[in-house]
Amino acid sequence: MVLLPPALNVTGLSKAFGAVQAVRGVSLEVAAGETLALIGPSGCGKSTVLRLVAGLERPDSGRVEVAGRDVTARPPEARQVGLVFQDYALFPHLSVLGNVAYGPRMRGVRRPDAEARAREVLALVELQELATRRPHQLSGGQQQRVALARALATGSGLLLLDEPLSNLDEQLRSELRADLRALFGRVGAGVLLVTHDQREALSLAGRVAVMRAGEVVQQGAAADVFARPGSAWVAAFLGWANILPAGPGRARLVPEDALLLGEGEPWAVTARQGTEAGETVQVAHPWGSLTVNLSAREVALIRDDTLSLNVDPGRVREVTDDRE
Ligand SMILES: Nc1ncnc2c1ncn2[C@@H]1O[C@H](COP(=O)(O)OP(=O)(O)OP(=O)(O)O)[C@@H](O)[C@H]1O
Repeated sequence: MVLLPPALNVTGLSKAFGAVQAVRGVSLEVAAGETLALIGPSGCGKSTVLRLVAGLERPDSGRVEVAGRDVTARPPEARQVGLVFQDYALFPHLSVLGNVAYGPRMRGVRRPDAEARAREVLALVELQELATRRPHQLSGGQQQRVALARALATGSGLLLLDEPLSNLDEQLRSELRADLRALFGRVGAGVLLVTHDQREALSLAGRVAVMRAGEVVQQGAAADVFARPGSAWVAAFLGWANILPAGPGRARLVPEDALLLGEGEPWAVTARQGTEAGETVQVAHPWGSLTVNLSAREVALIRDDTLSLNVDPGRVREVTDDRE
């Protein structure tokens, strides 16, 4: 078996802008054919990591390897990475084909070969029919796919995507999410993706890395990180509703499936709010105030402003409470 080097290997990457330590000691690996999503709150350093990998910023320390080659000191054009940023930046005066063939042309590929390559990747994103159009004659989603095709045409084994779906409306986003996942599978490149949208991370990426204030605080298989946050801060960032105090510096993470409704002691319901599916209620449990999402049918379990429930201790995890 031939072992391919990882599409990307980043070690100990740090970058400050004046007094702001934007990235500190970040290490990441993206295997060929794998998608890693960088997630974290606004300003935590996600885009800076991407820009450092692309060569658009110089790190203060650390190392960037693309396909096993140390490119830390190389300019962007010598790194063999395909970039897709938020604002696609298509050339308005070039056709779709011209936009996609541009990269190979700039690297000295002859026009007929560059255009043949462009047609190939346009087929991959299912835009071959629109090859002669100009960017302003395309929908947002189509422009987005042209930007992707342009990155793919570089033939690089690593794609960097910064909020690739951010300019699109919700329906288009969910359509394109499915398209993109299939596309990533077909091209076999490593993908490093920055997003603030957790659903996007979960649906597009096999692995996620969570950043906080310039550092990666947790990384692993996407489903694992969402199901088992390593700390109270990560759980809160991922939208966990029930993070209860468990003594100084500790917190209990109570997942929804640990709440066994309609059994055990009745606890006071202190607040109720209607939702599309039923109600969200607050229950005064000895551990703290529990947020419980009830379906319309489960709402009937509330009697005299109380709700009986047991918490399955086997599904509850205790973690460090590192929230501010
Ligand atoms: N060129 C720059 N000059 C000065 N400060 C910068 C520069 N680029 C980024 N920063 C700062 O570095 C920090 C990290 O920014 P970065 O854009 O990487 O965060 P982000 O996680 O991508 O945020 P968002 O989700 O809002 O895009 C922020 O405090 C930002 O203000």
